[in-house]
Amino acid sequence: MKADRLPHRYQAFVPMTLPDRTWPDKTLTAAPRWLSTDLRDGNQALVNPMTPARKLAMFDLLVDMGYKEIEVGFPVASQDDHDFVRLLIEQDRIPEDVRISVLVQARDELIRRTAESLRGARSATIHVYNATAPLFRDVVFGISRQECVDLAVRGTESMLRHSERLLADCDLGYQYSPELFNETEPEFAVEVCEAVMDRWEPGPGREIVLNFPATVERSTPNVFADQIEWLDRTLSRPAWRCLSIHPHNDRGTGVAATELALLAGAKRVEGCLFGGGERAGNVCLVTLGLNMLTHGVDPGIDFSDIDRVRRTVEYCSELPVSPRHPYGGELVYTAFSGSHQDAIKKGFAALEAQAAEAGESVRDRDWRMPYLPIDPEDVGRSYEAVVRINSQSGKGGVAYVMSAWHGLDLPRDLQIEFARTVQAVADATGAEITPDRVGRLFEQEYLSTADATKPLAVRHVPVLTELFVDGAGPLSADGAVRSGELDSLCTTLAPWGVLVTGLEHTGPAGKSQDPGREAAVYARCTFPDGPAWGFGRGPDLHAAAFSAVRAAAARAGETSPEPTGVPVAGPAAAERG
Ligand SMILES: CC(=O)SCCNC(=O)CCNC(=O)[C@H](O)C(C)(C)COP(=O)(O)OP(=O)(O)OC[C@H]1O[C@@H](n2cnc3c(N)ncnc32)[C@H](O)[C@@H]1OP(=O)(O)O
Ligand SMILES: CC(C)C(=O)C(=O)O
Ligand SMILES: [Mg+2]
Repeated sequence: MKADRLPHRYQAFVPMTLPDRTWPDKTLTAAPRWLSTDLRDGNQALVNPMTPARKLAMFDLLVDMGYKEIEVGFPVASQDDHDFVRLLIEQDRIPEDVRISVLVQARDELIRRTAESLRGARSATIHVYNATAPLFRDVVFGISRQECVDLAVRGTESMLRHSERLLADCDLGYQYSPELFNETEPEFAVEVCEAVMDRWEPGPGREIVLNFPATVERSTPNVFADQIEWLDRTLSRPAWRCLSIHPHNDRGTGVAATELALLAGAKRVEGCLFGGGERAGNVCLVTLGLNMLTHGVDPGIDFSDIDRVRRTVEYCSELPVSPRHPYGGELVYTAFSGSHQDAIKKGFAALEAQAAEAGESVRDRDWRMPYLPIDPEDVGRSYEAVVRINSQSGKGGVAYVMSAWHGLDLPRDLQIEFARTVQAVADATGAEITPDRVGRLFEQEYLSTADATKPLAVRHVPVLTELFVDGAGPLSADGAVRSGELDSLCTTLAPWGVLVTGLEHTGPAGKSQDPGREAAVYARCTFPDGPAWGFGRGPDLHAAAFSAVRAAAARAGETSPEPTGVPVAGPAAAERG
């Protein structure tokens, strides 16, 4: 059926009216309480629920990252779920500052078995839920509003009764969720929650977590925020209840909905790493946390090894994380396209220059980088993959790869020229050109393969017009030519048959030469048929310069075993002379 004939099957979500909403003028200044439900909502949505080993890997990761509230399962769902809770308790694997929680339906027998599964726990939260939305009251449960309230209250009473008997020594918390809250009439959601609170009697030292799930995300994020602001204004006992949210991502706006709901008064967020969970997932805790960090707000969670987080999530869920997933995807710090690469390269250069001027390390400077909202090193990524080369790339990218991977800072004109070579290969292959291949292409094109000790045999005198010493070598440490060095180079090159004219140093300023490093030189020579670049390496500047001239001559088609009109020259000849 054509898409334009389908809309009549769907109804717009009817938003609540809240003209005096205040959340749009607020900003996020502090992290909420986080609860990871990877081991529950995440696990229940997997093709293959996690094995005990995978559960443990996930639990250890969450603890290491700093999550203090972890929903570890639905103990009555399966033997594995039950046994995992027992393992955590019996093997004393739960750090003292971490509170585990477990989910259960509002059914007496299930709540009894759930409480039993927690025996011996130092602290824990039992989380009871029942659906409150009209569709579920009508279709799934076949109950009236009052029966729905009664179900929640009975669940709370069961929880009190069984925990008093089975968990007397446990620092026990209680959490209640009106499932499908976002689709529930707001005043009815409040009615149910008030009835639950009347039974639990929250007060000093006796918090209740009221958790409001957008079980299936239905509305735009602003509507969810209005719902939360209204709830926070309306619910009683604000000092003893924690207003928690549990957003799903069915419309792809789970993160936005969560952020606006936090502005609107939510104090706690439930989600999964990399958005695991039912259907399109729970809200992604990685995105939320790092969104905060990039606004200068400490999420209180350690994301410094994002690849460990991703690998562990992939191992535990047996599902891949998208290479485009914010902050953790394989490709999110990589630019393939030319203008992005150019901007990033300039951004790094500016950052390094500012740091050098301030006498600071780059990592002490504010992060202001084109196209990269976060410093990859802050999440444990290196800069190497920031730029990758394919047919969309430009000279900035090629120059970046040559610098970052091969330690060679090409002069601008050479960047432009070499980028064309790389582009031609990329166009011909239609594939990525790896950094190794870029390096090999450069050497094939610009490095002389001739025996460096042999004299230079050319048809015409090479006129050396540009010399670039990689890393600002001895010709210049400050951007200005040191005449003594230039004179000495001319003296060396002249007997080799190289004419040096109008030479300008083009190396970067401000770098000092590494004395242990071999010299690397880019030379541009003019011949009767036109100019050519060459690249040379050598134990010292003179040898490298000579090698670069030789390479330029070869590229210009000037080398000849029988030179005409030019003295045979080279290191060997110089030594003889
Ligand atoms: C939005 C969410 O993520 S909610 C959490 C969902 N997670 C899971 O369901 C995973 C774990 N669940 C399970 O393993 C099973 O559902 C069990 C073990 C809890 C229950 O198993 P069973 O009783 O065999 O099956 P089932 O879940 O189909 O039971 C449904 C019955 O419980 C009722 N029910 C469902 N949810 C609730 C609830 N929250 N509170 C009270 N009763 C409920 C249904 O109305 C239905 O009643 P009926 O049989 O009288 O029609
Ligand atoms: C049980 C609740 C919190 C849930 O997972 C949901 O409604 O999505
Ligand atoms: Mg859920």
